[in-house]
Amino acid sequence: MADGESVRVAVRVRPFNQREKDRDSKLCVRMLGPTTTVINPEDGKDKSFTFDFSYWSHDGYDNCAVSGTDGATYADQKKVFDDLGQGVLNNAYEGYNSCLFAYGQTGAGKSYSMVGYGVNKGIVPISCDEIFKRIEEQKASSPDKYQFQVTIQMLEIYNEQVRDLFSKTNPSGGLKVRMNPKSGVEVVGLTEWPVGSYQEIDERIETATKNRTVASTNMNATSSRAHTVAKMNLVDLAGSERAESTGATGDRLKEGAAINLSLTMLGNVITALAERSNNPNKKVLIPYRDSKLTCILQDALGGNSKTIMVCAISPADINFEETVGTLRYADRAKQIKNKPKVNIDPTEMLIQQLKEENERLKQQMGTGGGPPGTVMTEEEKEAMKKQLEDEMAAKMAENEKMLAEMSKSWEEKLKEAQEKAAAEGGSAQSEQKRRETEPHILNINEDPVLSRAICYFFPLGEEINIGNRDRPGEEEILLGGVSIRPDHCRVTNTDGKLIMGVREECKVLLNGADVTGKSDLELHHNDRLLIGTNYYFVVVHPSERDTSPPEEGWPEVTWDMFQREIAKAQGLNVDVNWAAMTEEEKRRALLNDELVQVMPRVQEANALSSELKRDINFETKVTSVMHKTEGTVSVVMVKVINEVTSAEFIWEKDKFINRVYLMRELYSKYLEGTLDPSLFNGDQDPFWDPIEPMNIGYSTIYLKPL
Ligand SMILES: Nc1ncnc2c1ncn2[C@@H]1O[C@H](COP(=O)(O)OP(=O)(O)OP(=O)(O)O)[C@@H](O)[C@H]1O
Repeated sequence: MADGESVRVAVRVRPFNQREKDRDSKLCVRMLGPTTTVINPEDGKDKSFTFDFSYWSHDGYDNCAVSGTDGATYADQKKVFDDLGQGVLNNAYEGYNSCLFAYGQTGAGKSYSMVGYGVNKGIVPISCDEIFKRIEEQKASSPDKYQFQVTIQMLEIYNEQVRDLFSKTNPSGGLKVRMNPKSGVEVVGLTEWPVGSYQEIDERIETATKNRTVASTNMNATSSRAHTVAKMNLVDLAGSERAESTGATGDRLKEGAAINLSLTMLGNVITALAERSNNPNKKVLIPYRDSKLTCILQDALGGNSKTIMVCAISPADINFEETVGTLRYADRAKQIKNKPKVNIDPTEMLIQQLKEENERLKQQMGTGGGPPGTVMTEEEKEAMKKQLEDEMAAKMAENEKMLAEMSKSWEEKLKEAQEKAAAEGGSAQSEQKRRETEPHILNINEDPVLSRAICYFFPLGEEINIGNRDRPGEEEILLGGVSIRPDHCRVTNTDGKLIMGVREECKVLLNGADVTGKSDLELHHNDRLLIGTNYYFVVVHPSERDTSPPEEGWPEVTWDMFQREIAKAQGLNVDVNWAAMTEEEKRRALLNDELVQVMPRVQEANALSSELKRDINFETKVTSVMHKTEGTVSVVMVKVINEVTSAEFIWEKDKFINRVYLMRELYSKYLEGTLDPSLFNGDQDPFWDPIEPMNIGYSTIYLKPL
């Protein structure tokens, strides 16, 4: 196609989540056919966008502020797979590069569409399943005609570092990305894992998730800021809103923050590509090279690929701004034109060459063998024919041998990979068995996909010590990062009773309460532990769980529950009945929500400051500011105090959160021993404030509506 093929774009709206229900949220999205309409909750004005598909997956929620769905029915996983996944698979089968990626605000439903939850499998697992089904069908109908090689690679881009999710030993600088003129973009040294069944893919993804979790906890990073790329080019992007909220701070240091660079750059690439498609005669430079993500996705966007983008949106008015942002992004993406072409596999190319050669030889034989115009006797002709036949047979034999070798090496590779996986699987299985009977703790992560992947056991009769990985002693459990000290705390399993002791000055919260320096603390099933500032665990005590469940059953421990509990222990009122609240009470509850979000980060920033010996102290502060339309409103700010000079600054919440990411980066450099002291100078320093110190009490700060 001369002018290319458009990126296909689908938008999917999910049901209200609990938080939105608690907030008595109103529906602000409507869909009719392929059109998605959003309604501004402030003025009731609507805006419509038309895509290839608009999926109504909100279902029959009856508290709608707007008239709703115009008869649309819930679009389930099967519908989405049939429309999108099937197409991606078909394209791949026909030899096209294909890419499917998910975009949207955190919690909008990207993972639900891509991976799915429980029985509601998403596009990735269904596609994997389908690949092997098709292979079996092809093999059954023509056993010798095709050979199938399925390999899986998984990588994550975090902080502009490309990590191999199948390798435990990643180079500290990350993997290199380069352009291979023959095969396109290539990540050098990325593990390619041969797989022979869908179940093997599933196991690989599980291992990768575990590696991701370990790494993200090491880095004290919020891993949902990372981008996961699977080789079938199924891309799960980090939550989109964070890029914007960091961008909105006006903080000069944001340029240095590589964390969301990839997502910002993806936006730039999409904008540039849309511009190029709309102005074919204009020379528009596409800044692929500005980030690792855009480098890797070069083919998918504007290149040799058939690409589909799924944009996940929330239905709730409280997310209106983010939803409009996502729809605008999607609208730009649909203007991108790609130039897909069929790839020829090297083996196929060889077969093709062989066939052509045979054809040529046959023709020569048909014409008597010799070059046109040669006069030959019958005998000479016979001899020539025989010679050609021999040559052809030898060539065929040689090529067949080559093909057999190729296939053998593949079979061997597959077998090797399966053996390796079986060994790993064995230990995973025995861990799974131990989990059923032995007391243990499981990690809880902000990204639910990464929760409960790490498990530490407390075997009967043993004392297990927990300490710092960077200064290890005799401890059995080593954790990294700030504020974990050597011999931080220990847990003893005496006759099935878990008793915990915490050293002086070592921070541990048990069910929200500070237990620093305390001993003889009994741990029970479903207890929540925060060790240091970043390690969140839930206690699993199988015999207690099974013998004495509370009447209403064990509540599920989630990240959100953890945060609220900690906030509550610090005196915040977080249990609210939204529907019964006055406007003023709602404002206060929203403020509390912000405090819940900021407080743990303030503690972390203080720990980072102390580890890096910065003499800077952080405090949360609720302050009144002037709002453009709403008069004086209360907002959460962070007070920054230089303990040496006593100078004080006030940072807006977003600026502070962005700075914490930078502090973490600095701290990991410090741990690696690569910290350059000049990073503590001026605008390279995340602890620094460009404004002259001033007394607290800004008179006017203009903010977006609460
Ligand atoms: N189409 C849907 N139908 C039903 N439930 C959904 C749908 N989409 C999302 N959900 C639910 O909404 C919640 C958030 O979805 P999900 O985890 O997929 O968000 P996400 O965009 O991947 O978030 P993150 O950026 O944190 O990874 C989940 O509990 C999920 O089950």
